[in-house]
Amino acid sequence: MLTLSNPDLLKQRCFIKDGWHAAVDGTTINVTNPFNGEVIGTIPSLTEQDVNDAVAYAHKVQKTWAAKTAQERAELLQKWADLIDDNKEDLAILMTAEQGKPISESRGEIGYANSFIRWFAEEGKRVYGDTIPATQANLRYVVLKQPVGVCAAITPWNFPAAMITRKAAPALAAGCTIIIKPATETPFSALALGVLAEQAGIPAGVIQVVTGKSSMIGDILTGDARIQKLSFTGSTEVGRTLMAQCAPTIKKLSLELGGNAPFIVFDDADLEKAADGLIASKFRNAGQTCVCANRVYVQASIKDKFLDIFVKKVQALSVGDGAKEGVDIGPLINQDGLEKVQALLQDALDKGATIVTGGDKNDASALSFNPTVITDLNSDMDIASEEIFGPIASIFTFETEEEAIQAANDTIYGLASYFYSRDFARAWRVTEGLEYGMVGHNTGMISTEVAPFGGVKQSGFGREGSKYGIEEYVVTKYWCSDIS
Ligand SMILES: NC(=O)C1=CN([C@@H]2O[C@H](COP(=O)(O)OP(=O)(O)OC[C@H]3O[C@@H](n4cnc5c(N)ncnc54)[C@H](OP(=O)(O)O)[C@@H]3O)[C@@H](O)[C@H]2O)C=CC1
Ligand SMILES: O=C(O)CCCC(=O)O
Repeated sequence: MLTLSNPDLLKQRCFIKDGWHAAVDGTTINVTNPFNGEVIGTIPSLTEQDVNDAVAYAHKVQKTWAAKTAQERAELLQKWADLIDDNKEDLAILMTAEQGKPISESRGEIGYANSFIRWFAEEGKRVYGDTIPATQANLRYVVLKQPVGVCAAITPWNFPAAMITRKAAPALAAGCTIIIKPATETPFSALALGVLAEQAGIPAGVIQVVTGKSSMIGDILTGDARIQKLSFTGSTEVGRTLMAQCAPTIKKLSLELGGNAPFIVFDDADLEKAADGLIASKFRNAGQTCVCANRVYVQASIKDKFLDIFVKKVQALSVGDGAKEGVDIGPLINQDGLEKVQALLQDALDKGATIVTGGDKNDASALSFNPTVITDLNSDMDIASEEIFGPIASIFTFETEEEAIQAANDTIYGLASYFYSRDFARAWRVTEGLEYGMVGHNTGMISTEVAPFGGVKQSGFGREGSKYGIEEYVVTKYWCSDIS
């Protein structure tokens, strides 16, 4: 039973049109706690009519929202952020209940989510245009930046709040309206953010949250020509489908898709620091992040020493109910997630891998898996090419810098990458050689609202956060004026 200081935050209606609505046909979906399987509540399974109405509403109010000054929009966004701060503990409790992550991580995520709102509230005031020296005396060239229009966001379950605000805040700051479809596993965090947006005075229809059958909602959000932009975070497979669906209406797109992050430890690294960085990168959210270290490459000469340090730290991690203080690793999100982890491990074992620690389920719950370290790996194993999305650290070895870079780049993905080295010249060579959108050097934690988050290759395109993040929600208009 979920106990919140502010029970209004658990909304079992969608935030559409002028307020809170059930599906017109009354259909609902249960949302369960992945740790104990208990039903937390229900959400509407909206009909096509409901979703079409939401699109019409977002379209209707967009021009009025865009007509506000950036300062006015910023004040509303800052009020929203203040309310999120006021309700931080409840939002964290709600997140852990529906997602399973440790409560300390949920608290951290609420702070992280809010940092995007505060950042973009200010960044909206700096959407500068340009003047360009003309090529004729009678002409003037001006570049205007305008909101892209009505936007849609489809978000995953691994960061139920931050993936919403990372898209909604720049959209709203730029003068766009947005319709958000959160993951069906974790809709309550998104709906609670809607409650607080409404309380902050953000006008009806500027931000809407729809829930229900993803393919139907996706069809409408990608197919409707009134929607000018889609931002998606999730699997590469679904990203490909959505990109194709957006083609007929030529939408602006941001895709933040799967990753297969290499984590390289060179022989000149501070091994204690590298082991801490790997724990942080690998086991955050039970390994269910797109920037989690997926393949660890350790230089052969230091493998045993590094493993000694790292494995002790792994064995100290506690698995359990994320709602309990002190738990490091909560359950996996669902049965599919658990089976994927088990299948990847089994494939590696069948092909010769060795378990150093873990490798089995944990009794804490049906979806709990022990933090695991495996060695004796090769590139033929599925675990080398697929996103694990679970608490398994796969340790590969390498001899030379060139070999490490080549192995790290041998993937269709290109989101986050990490390496540890104290050699300055090597740091430049490796950073330039890694085919990734983000590189962490001597750190396993790279995410912040002030820096551009995003990938290359089949990890997608577009950047979130930072001054680049708002560019995704504006279009450039060139004005050529003859003043003669
Ligand atoms: N880049 C990242 O951060 C993430 C990567 N992943 C990767 O994907 C794997 C599978 O996870 P999964 O949850 O299935 O990820 P998905 O890509 O299926 O889900 C992400 C979001 O897309 C929605 N969605 C799914 N299918 C469609 C569709 N046809 N049209 C519109 N929206 C759709 C989902 O809705 P609904 O919840 O209703 O299905 C959810 O909101 C993970 O194991 C991991 O490897 C997963 C999540 C995040
Ligand atoms: O895993 C993801 O989908 C988002 C990455 C979280 C982060 O911002 O670090």
